[in-house]
Order: sequence, then C-alpha cells, then structure tokens
Amino acid sequence: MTKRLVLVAAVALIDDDKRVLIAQRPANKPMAGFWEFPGGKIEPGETPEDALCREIKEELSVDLCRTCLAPFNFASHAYDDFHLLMPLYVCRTWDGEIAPREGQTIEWVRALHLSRYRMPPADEPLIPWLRDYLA
Ligand SMILES: Nc1nc2c([nH]c(=O)n2[C@@H]2O[C@H](COP(=O)(O)OP(=O)(O)OP(=O)(O)O)[C@@H](O)[C@H]2O)c(=O)[nH]1
Repeated sequence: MTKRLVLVAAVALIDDDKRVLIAQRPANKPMAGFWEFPGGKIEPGETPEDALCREIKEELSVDLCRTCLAPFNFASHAYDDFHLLMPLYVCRTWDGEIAPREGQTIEWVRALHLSRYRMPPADEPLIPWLRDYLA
C-alpha cells in the first residue's frame, strides 16, 4: 500500500546553555503526551523555512529569521497511516520571548537528557545526532 507522504518542518531551538526546547503534545492530539520539536506541516506553496517561521510564531510567539535556520538532519519514518518526512533545523537566535500560545508545556533539556522524554518514534534516531552536536 502506498502511504501518503506528510512533510513536516521542525526545529531544535538551542539556548545559551546548549539546551534544546521540546514541547509536549496536547491531550486532544494523536501521540498526546509525547515530547516533540516545535514545528508543523508544510502547507502547499510554502518552503520548509516559511512553514517553520509561521508555526513557531503561532506556537511560541517568537520570530525566527530564515537565515538563522541551519539544516541539521531529517527524519523519514513510516507511521501506520502516513510516511513522515521531517527536516530538522537548528536555531540559536530568535526575536522575542518564548511563550507557549497553544497551552502546550515546554521544557529546555540538555541533549544528554533527551532520552528521558518520550518522543515520537520518528524523532528517536535524531537524538544521538543532537547529543554529539551539542557535546
Ligand atoms: N512538530 C513535530 N511533529 C512531529 C515530530 N515528530 C513527529 O513524528 N511529528 C509528527 O508530525 C506531524 C506534525 O504535524 P502537526 O503538528 O502539524 O500536526 P498535529 O497532529 O499536531 O495536528 P494537526 O493535524 O491538527 O495540525 C504529526 O503527525 C506529529 O506526530 C516532531 O518532533 N515535531
């Protein structure tokens, strides 16, 4: 069976202490309670960078500048009902104060400790890469 390909752009925001921001998926969504990188689906006509800037503004109230988004890695994962292709960017600078706007819980986590958080299966292979990058 051919699965629908879903394109999602995500970003690891990194603070001055080399901690990574993750957000907990709300109760009303699939994979509720899992921790994920902020981001969301790329809409028709959008670049991944456009999608990220839009999603991050909506979710966290801050402005990202496209040139501060550095491509880092990607996830390619077969879920039961779709195939996820998710470029993951890293970003260390943004404009404004991070404030969750959609009722989500956020945490700043050292890369070494990310494995303590339940993340979607697509994200799991990305964690060792982040750990090495931020060591
Ligand atoms: N933002 C984000 N999404 C991820 C990650 N890992 C992962 O599997 N996903 C999946 O990618 C999709 C993200 O799309 P989304 O955020 O726009 O969709 P959603 O299910 O939250 O809600 P929606 O369909 O109502 O927009 C979801 O299926 C989500 O489970 C991740 O680290 N960050």
